[in-house]
Amino acid sequence: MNEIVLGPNQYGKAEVRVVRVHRETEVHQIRDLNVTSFLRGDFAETFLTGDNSKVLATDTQKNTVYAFAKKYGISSPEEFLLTLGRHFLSYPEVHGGRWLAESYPWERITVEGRPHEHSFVRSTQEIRTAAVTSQDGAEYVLGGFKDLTVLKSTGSEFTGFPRDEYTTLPETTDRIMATDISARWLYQDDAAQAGSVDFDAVFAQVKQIVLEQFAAVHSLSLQQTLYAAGSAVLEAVPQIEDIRFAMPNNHHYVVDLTPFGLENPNEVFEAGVLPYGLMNASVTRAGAQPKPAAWQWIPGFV
Ligand SMILES: O=c1[nH]c(=O)c2[nH]c(=O)[nH]c2[nH]1
Repeated sequence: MNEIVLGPNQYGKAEVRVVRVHRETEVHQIRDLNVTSFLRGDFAETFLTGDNSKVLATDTQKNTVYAFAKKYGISSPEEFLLTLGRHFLSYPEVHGGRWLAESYPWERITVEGRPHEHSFVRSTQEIRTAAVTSQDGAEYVLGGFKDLTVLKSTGSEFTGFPRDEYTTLPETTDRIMATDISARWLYQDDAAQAGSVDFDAVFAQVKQIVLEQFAAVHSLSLQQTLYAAGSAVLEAVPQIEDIRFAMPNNHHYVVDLTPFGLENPNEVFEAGVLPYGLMNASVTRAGAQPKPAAWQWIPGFV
């Protein structure tokens, strides 16, 4: 029998909900985050023997999130996580970690044509995401978003695929294409570390490019659309080195209306639920050094 050993591990506090109101002027700004903190390092003893002498309590990690929101404010999710992660790394037993955030978008309510100073409405469905990972002395910053739901009612086909004895799918040169786009992108190390990235601006730019590509590319497959979106992002944003997507194919089936004596030239669809196709790919710069540590254990991304 082989000896039993402790494998890779991390621990921390998941889903700390923090809302920061910046009220320096009458026009308040808000940031609404869901933060997760994981520490990695010299923590084997608590798993092996229950000796907690090196364990920074998950409750302390939670409190640090709230205290840092007060002390440093939240300028962008990425910067907030960088500040948090660098703080925890100052403890000798912490050798690395991962800090994650979801950021919920709020827009000002318009009153008599003017944006209100301190009243907001939750806007857009997609959720912005950020992740900072520290491992072996390196720091990796991922921007991203999840669940950006899009649909095009034509401009999509799927033909030319092989047919075997189990293939029933008809070829189509005109179909609905719909997906919930999730994307994560890795910043070049020097850009993220030098503080030279405007993370909010890059987020808005990437989202806009992805939406434009989805709309403008005449799609031969969802895979082709995915690659077109990723390569357009890399062409436009030099600070990004690798972008990864998860795109479900939210199928729409043309309903057979012939029993009712009706034609259906792509007008009435049944929105499918389960199962769905699922595309995962990374689009990267040739020759870039692979950085698995940036991605490992981020659910949904390969
Ligand atoms: O864009 C698509 N890619 C596929 O790989 C696939 N497979 C399938 O059944 N429909 C589709 N659509």
